[in-house]
Amino acid sequence: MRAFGTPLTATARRVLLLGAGELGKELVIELQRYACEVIAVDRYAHAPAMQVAHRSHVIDMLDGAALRHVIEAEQPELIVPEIEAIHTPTLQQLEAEGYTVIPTARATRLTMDREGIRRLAAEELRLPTSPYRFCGTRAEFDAALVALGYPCVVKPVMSSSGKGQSVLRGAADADHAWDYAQRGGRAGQGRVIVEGFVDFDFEITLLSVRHAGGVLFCEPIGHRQEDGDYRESWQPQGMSIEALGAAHEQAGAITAALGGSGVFGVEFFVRGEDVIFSEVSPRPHDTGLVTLISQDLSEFALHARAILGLPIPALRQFGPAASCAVLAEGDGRAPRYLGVDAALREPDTQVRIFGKPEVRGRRRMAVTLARGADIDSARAKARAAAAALRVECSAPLA
Ligand SMILES: Nc1ncnc2c1ncn2[C@@H]1O[C@H](COP(=O)(O)OP(=O)(O)OP(=O)(O)O)[C@@H](O)[C@H]1O
Ligand SMILES: NCC(=O)N[C@@H]1O[C@H](COP(=O)([O-])[O-])[C@@H](O)[C@H]1O
Ligand SMILES: [Mg+2]
Repeated sequence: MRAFGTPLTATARRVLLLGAGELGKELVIELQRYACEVIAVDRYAHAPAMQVAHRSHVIDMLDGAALRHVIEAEQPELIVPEIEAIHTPTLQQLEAEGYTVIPTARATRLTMDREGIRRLAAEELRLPTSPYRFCGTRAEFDAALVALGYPCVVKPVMSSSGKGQSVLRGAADADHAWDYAQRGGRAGQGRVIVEGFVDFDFEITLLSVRHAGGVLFCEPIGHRQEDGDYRESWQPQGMSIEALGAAHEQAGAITAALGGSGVFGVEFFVRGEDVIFSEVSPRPHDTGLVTLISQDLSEFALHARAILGLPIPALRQFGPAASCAVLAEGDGRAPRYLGVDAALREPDTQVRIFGKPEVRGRRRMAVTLARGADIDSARAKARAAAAALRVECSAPLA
C-alpha cells in the first residue's frame, strides 16, 4: 500500500477529477480527509468541486489534445472521471502509457455511449433489458418506432440527467422527440437509442463497490425521476429476496465486466419478480446522494477508499432515509439561497448547497437529506426541507 503524503509536496497522492459538479465536490471532500492533493477539471470556472480542490483547470474535456495536456502537466496518480462527456479514446491511450483511470479507461468509454454499455449488457452478458434499437438517421428512427411500438423512450446516445430524453405515446410525438434528442445530445452526432417503455413497479440504483477486498452492495436505493432526471431518492427500497438476489447477480456481472476499483451505480427497473437492467455509472450516482445521511460511509467515502486501495470492512446503513433535489429555473448568476434555516428545523435533516455560479434553464443547485421512522416520513421531511428553500439569482447572466 502506497503511503499517504502531504499535499503540494513531492510526497502527495495526487488525484485529478474530470468533471467538477456536486458529486465531485463530495468526493473531493472525502479525498481531502486523507490529505490527497486534488485537481478539479471542468468546462466552466468555479464549478462545485473546484471550490474545494487544491487547483482547477477549465478545458473542453471532449478535446483530446486539451485533455492530454492537462493530465501530462499534472501527472496525477489517479484520473477520476466525474461525468460521461470526456474524450475517452485519449483516456485509453493515457492508460496504455501507464496512467490509472478509475475504474478503467474502457469502462469510461463503454458507459459514455449508451450503445457501448447496452450492447455489452444485453448482447454479451445477456442481462434482461428493455427492447431497443440504435438509430443514426430519421428513417432508422421511424423504422424503430414501428418495430418497438408505443409507448417508447428516445434518448441521445451521449447524454445524462435526462437531457434530450422523451417518452413517445404515439406517432404524433415523433417529430418533437427526434428534434429534442438531436438538440439534447452532447457529442453523439445525432445517434439515438429507442427503448420499449418498461412499465415498472419501482426502479432502483444498486450501489456496487469494487475494492481491494472484493465486491460490496449497498442497500437498494429507490428513486423517482421526472423528465429523465432524479427528483427524490430513498434507502432502503423494500424488495423481495429473490429480486434483490437477481439485482446483485446482474450488478456483479456488469461491474466485473467493466473491472477496476470504485463505486458503480447500477440502475434497474423492477416489475413483479423481473429485474431489468437499465444502465450503469462507473462512479457515484446522483440518486446515491441519499447515502450522505443514510450510511456511515457515503458513496463518496466508499469511492475514495476503493480507489485509494483502502479496506472497507463493513457497510453501516442507518435506516430509512431520503433525499430531494432542489432545482432552480430561469437565467441568472450568483444565486442566493433563502430559507436554509427553515429547511433545517426538523431533527435528522441536512442540506447541501452546491455553489454553482449560474442557472440557465433548469439546474439542480442543492439537495436536502433526511432520516425518518419509515421511508414515507423520511421522504416527506426531505421534500418539506426542499420546499422551504428558495433559489434567487442576484444578477442577470453576463
Ligand atoms: N425504457 C424505459 N422505460 C421506462 N422508463 C424509462 C426507460 N428508460 C428510462 N426511463 C426513465 O427515465 C429515467 C432516466 O433514464 P436514464 O437513466 O437512461 O437517463 P440518463 O440521462 O442516463 O440519466 P442519469 O444520467 O441521471 O442516470 C430512468 O431512471 C427511468 O425513470
Ligand atoms: N446524472 C448525472 C449527474 O447528476 N451528474 C452530476 O451533475 C453535474 C453536472 O451538473 P450541471 O449539469 O448542473 O452542470 C456533474 O458534474 C455531476 O456531479
Ligand atoms: Mg440513469
